[in-house]
Amino acid sequence: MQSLTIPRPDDWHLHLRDGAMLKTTVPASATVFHRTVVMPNLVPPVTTVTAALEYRARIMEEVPEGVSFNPLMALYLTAETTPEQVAEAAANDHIIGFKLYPSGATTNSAAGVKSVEALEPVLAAMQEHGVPLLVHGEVTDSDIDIFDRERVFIERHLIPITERFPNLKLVLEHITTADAVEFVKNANSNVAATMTPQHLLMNRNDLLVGGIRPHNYCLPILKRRTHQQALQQAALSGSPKFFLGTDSAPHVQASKETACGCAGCYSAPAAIELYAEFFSQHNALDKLANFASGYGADFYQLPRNTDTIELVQQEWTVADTVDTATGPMVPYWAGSSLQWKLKC
Ligand SMILES: NC(=O)N[C@@H](CC(=O)O)C(=O)O
Ligand SMILES: [Zn+2]
Ligand SMILES: [Zn+2]
Repeated sequence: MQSLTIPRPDDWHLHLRDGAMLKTTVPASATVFHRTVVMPNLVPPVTTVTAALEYRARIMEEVPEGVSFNPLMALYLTAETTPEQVAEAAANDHIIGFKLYPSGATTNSAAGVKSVEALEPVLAAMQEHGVPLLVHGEVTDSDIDIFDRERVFIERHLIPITERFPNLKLVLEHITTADAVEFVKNANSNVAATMTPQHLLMNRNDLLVGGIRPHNYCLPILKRRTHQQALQQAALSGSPKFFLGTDSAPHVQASKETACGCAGCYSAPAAIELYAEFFSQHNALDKLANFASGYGADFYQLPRNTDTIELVQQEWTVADTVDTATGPMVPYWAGSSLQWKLKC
């Protein structure tokens, strides 16, 4: 049996939610990944260091015994965020950075930012203290086509931010377009991007052809195949600017399979195997280790993990549903097969 050993991976973009859902989401990620960036889009959003540390404590209660898991908390940037809060975040090892959600762009983003320009003093403080800015990069103007929203956000906001704050560490999260790849490649080494399994493995045909597939619906929305190919080439290039961030985003089945379904793919139950599937499809499994376990830590100036995980070449099928305290969930890739499996 073929096997592949890589350093333990980290997930640089993850939604765990809160309350009883943590009983499902925390073990699913903690048994695979050592560190994860925990996104703050709860209701109400996690805007302060105190709230983030309380949330982190609730997460730690659900970590299975003997498992070493280090959730790194992102704070939710709002119009009320102050430079003092940036300094406070910088001083706390459990806080990784601030997350910019344009108001209305995605799940639980209503409290997000309405004017990126008004953030100048906060961005200046982040640059000064070395606190990374994590970005959901989509404009929200109703007259901008959903497939263009990432490109317009880059042109309108990200290029000006990187020009104004060249030393600000910036992660463009869950990139979906050739425009995002170009932006990240052309920017200096303070700019990087996370990539999800769904945006590497799928394009909008997988969402819309032969029936609408709500479990492939996430934001930013899957784009046309040429954009998918640009993402694939970036991941396969071995550039340290592109690394793993699943954006695993659980929503119960009833909230996905409905007339107005929620955005988000719950990929955690097969996360590392999905990336292995992508790299193996392109005969590039040798690129998995740095993408999953190296470049993200390097970018955040954290040590690489020293323990390892083993994947074995063995076909298996992702479960149709996962039971949770609030109802069943349909994981991403449900009922479909994968060629590599994490050895437990
Ligand atoms: N990606 C998604 O489609 N959904 C995420 C939010 C986000 O990361 O934009 C969620 O929290 O459900
Ligand atoms: Zn997002
Ligand atoms: Zn997300």
